[in-house]
Amino acid sequence: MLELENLTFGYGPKTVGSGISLTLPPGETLCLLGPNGGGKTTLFKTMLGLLPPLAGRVLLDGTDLAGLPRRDIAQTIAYVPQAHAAFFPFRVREVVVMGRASRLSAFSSPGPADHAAAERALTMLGIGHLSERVYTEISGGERQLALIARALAGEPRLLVMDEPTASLDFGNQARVLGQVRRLSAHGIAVVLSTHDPGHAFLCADRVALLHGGRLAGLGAPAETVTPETLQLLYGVEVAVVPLPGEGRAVCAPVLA
Ligand SMILES: Nc1ncnc2c1ncn2[C@@H]1O[C@H](COP(=O)(O)OP(=O)(O)OP(=O)(O)O)[C@@H](O)[C@H]1O
Repeated sequence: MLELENLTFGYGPKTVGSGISLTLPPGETLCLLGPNGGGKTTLFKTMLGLLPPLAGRVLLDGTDLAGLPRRDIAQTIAYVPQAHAAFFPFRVREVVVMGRASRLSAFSSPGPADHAAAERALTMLGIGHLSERVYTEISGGERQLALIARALAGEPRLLVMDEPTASLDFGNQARVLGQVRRLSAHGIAVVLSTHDPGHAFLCADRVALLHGGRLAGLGAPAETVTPETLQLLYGVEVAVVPLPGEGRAVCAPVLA
């Protein structure tokens, strides 16, 4: 459904990455790994049509994103930002219904169908009990789940998530990754970035490695996340320890 075709991305004259080609089918979870400043967020902005490609194309269902109305893109692709800050004391239910914005006509208010979609998203994320809580008064982990629910309320076919587990405790990381896993059962494709390569084993079908602005690897986690590739990406020695079961492993840095 999403195709990056020999993509060069960056800001105006500044190239951040180039030569990126990949195809994301429906229901697949792709995990993007790369060092700080490696270009993950910039690539996401380009995939969302918020930054124009410097060269190459982003295709959504075979159509160049550049030629698609913003509203069509927003109905198909939802973005889940990091849940760092919360400024406005909306109820969680109200935050989630905001995910319907791309499906409302100008000046109209959310109707029963929009509230029902928000309700479904809250239930899917297992946070129905937070519905009436004030968004600024829930934890970071709960906020992250609420932001995923907001994205899902818009009934997208692709979710782009920028470090959805950043600043979450261990339990909430597992809950968020578990939810990501379940989305593919609903046919929703996910692209997410993380700074923990072990997360790729937990939730991803494929991993893309971004190094020096290039794709340094693309494939199944067990083949792509290795001590060699992690050394290349992060410049430190990393042990990748297989766990019993199918293709699972944990990653831990080896301290000198
Ligand atoms: N608005 C901007 N204008 C110009 N350069 C930018 C802008 N935002 C980021 N950059 C630069 O683009 C490069 C890639 O940044 P980006 O935020 O995409 O990396 P990242 O992989 O998401 O990093 P992190 O893991 O630290 O969040 C960096 O060199 C950064 O300084």
